[in-house]
Amino acid sequence: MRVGVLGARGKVGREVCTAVSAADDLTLVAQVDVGDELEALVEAGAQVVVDFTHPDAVMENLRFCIDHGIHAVVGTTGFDQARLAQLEDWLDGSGVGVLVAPNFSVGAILTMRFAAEAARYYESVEIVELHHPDKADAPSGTARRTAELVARARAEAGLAVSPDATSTGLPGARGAEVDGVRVHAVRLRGLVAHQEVLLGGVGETLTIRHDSLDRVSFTPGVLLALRRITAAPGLTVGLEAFLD
Ligand SMILES: NC(=O)C1=CN([C@@H]2O[C@H](COP(=O)(O)OP(=O)(O)OC[C@H]3O[C@@H](n4cnc5c(N)ncnc54)[C@H](OP(=O)(O)O)[C@@H]3O)[C@@H](O)[C@H]2O)C=CC1
Ligand SMILES: O=C(O)C1=N[C@H](C(=O)O)C[C@H](O)C1
Repeated sequence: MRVGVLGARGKVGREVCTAVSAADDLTLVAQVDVGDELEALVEAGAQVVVDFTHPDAVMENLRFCIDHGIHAVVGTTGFDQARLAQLEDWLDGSGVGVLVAPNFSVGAILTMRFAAEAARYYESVEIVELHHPDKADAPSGTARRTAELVARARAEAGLAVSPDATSTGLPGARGAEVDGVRVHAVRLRGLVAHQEVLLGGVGETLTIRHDSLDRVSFTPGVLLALRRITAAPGLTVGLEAFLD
């Protein structure tokens, strides 16, 4: 399969290029970054594109790919319901497959699954995500998705919002709210990508923590998605859809 990488000179894009080049069944045919033309993907005959660029750039990139019949595996964050609906509209009847995955590491996917499983048993839950300071978006795509999954599990279990008696405080001190779940974002030099889901009940707490210590943690998931996406037309959200 002929693969193009968008954001090829970026931190994750570089690792993806290395991993695709090393795979016997994949051929890296285009490496596109800022200043390069998207047409290079078509000229190189790319069948699938991997996008690790920027939340401000990803929608235009995907519009181009869909218009040119190129499947896409998307790691770039910044997706909300409106963006996903727009993608579904563009994809309708195109036969093209697009995967949008907030996180490609197996540990992060398991963290989300475990958090959703645990959510129904605890009165309180908050999420802390910790990343390198060069990150554009806050909270992280992974934290947003985790909060959505936790909120859905709590609603299905009939739980109310987590208790919080705060009546005075500085703006931001209690984090952002995603579907009623508090999410806190830390930016610190030295970090890569980390997340804690804190759950609390009477007399006990449970902490589910995941650490990506190196960006190679994302590449096996990207390769898996590349091998599956051509058989999955339309929009898929979350790599878990492709995991056994
Ligand atoms: N889903 C997942 O598992 C993961 C997702 N991410 C997400 O992926 C994205 C990229 O992360 P990261 O690699 O750390 O970021 P980087 O800034 O290191 O890399 C992004 C690269 O894309 C380039 N770029 C920006 N706009 C365009 C464009 N329009 N066309 C082509 N290239 C472009 C940037 O160029 P320049 O620097 O000149 O702007 C840069 O080289 C982020 O949204 C991040 O949150 C990150 C890790 C894992
Ligand atoms: O920007 C990053 O680095 C990461 N972004 C993704 C996110 O926003 O969830 C995935 C991972 O956390 C690394």
